[in-house]
Amino acid sequence: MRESVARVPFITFEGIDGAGKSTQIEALCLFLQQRGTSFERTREPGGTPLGERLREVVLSESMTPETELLVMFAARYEHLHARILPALSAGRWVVCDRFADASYAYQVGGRGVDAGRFTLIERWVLGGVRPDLTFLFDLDPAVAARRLAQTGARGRDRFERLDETFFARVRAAYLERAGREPQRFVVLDATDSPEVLSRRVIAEVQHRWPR
Ligand SMILES: Nc1ncnc2c1ncn2[C@@H]1O[C@H](COP(=O)(O)OP(=O)(O)OP(=O)(O)O)[C@@H](O)[C@H]1O
Ligand SMILES: Cc1cn([C@H]2C[C@H](O)[C@@H](COP(=O)(O)O)O2)c(=O)[nH]c1=O
Repeated sequence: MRESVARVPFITFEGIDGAGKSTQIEALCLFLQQRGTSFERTREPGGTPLGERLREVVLSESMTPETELLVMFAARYEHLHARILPALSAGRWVVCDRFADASYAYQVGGRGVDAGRFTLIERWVLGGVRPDLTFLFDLDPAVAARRLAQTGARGRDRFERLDETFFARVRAAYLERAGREPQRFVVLDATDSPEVLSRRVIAEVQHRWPR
């Protein structure tokens, strides 16, 4: 689907809650802004008016794991067609906090939804679209929980209330998926300092898309 569009990158950030994605997205966006690269920063679930409404629902209402997967992909279809692909076609980079890898990690890995169902809906919704680069911030769930507790964020939504065994499964599913696509994923040790991590993120982006 993207063969005909300008080849500007679609970059995603993944990891368990509290792994440090937002901190590093902020650093990358500041870097892109300073060097005058046109980009859009967005997130999932969300990124469009409808997607943000679906986000509110999926982060607060109880539902079956399968419903959760479908809501994530409904928001994603809208996001992809109303925002991500138009931005890339117009030559704007897209920097996105979570994408389909999160559905694999949380709904398949964490909740136990059948992987075959995930693959079916992923094929249908994404077609051939994949991020060009995905940073995975790998962190022990116990460390992530301590970080979130310190910020007072624990208990904020129904995912963040889940226990460390859930996040251990999510982490394992992320690592498994990263292992299958080593060209796309850059796995980072999220216990490194924010400064070390942002240097690695920016160096990787500069290396792949030199000016
Ligand atoms: N490399 C780091 N080392 C130590 N603490 C960090 C690091 N990166 C971020 N933090 C702190 O950890 C907390 C969570 O960081 P951040 O919000 O960036 O994570 P996140 O992955 O976006 O979380 P969420 O998925 O819940 O939105 C914040 O208090 C942040 O200041
Ligand atoms: C895209 C996506 C997200 N989730 C979960 C992961 C997080 O707990 C929340 C989003 O909150 P964040 O603080 O903005 O990261 O939603 C999911 O379970 N499945 C998905 O596909």
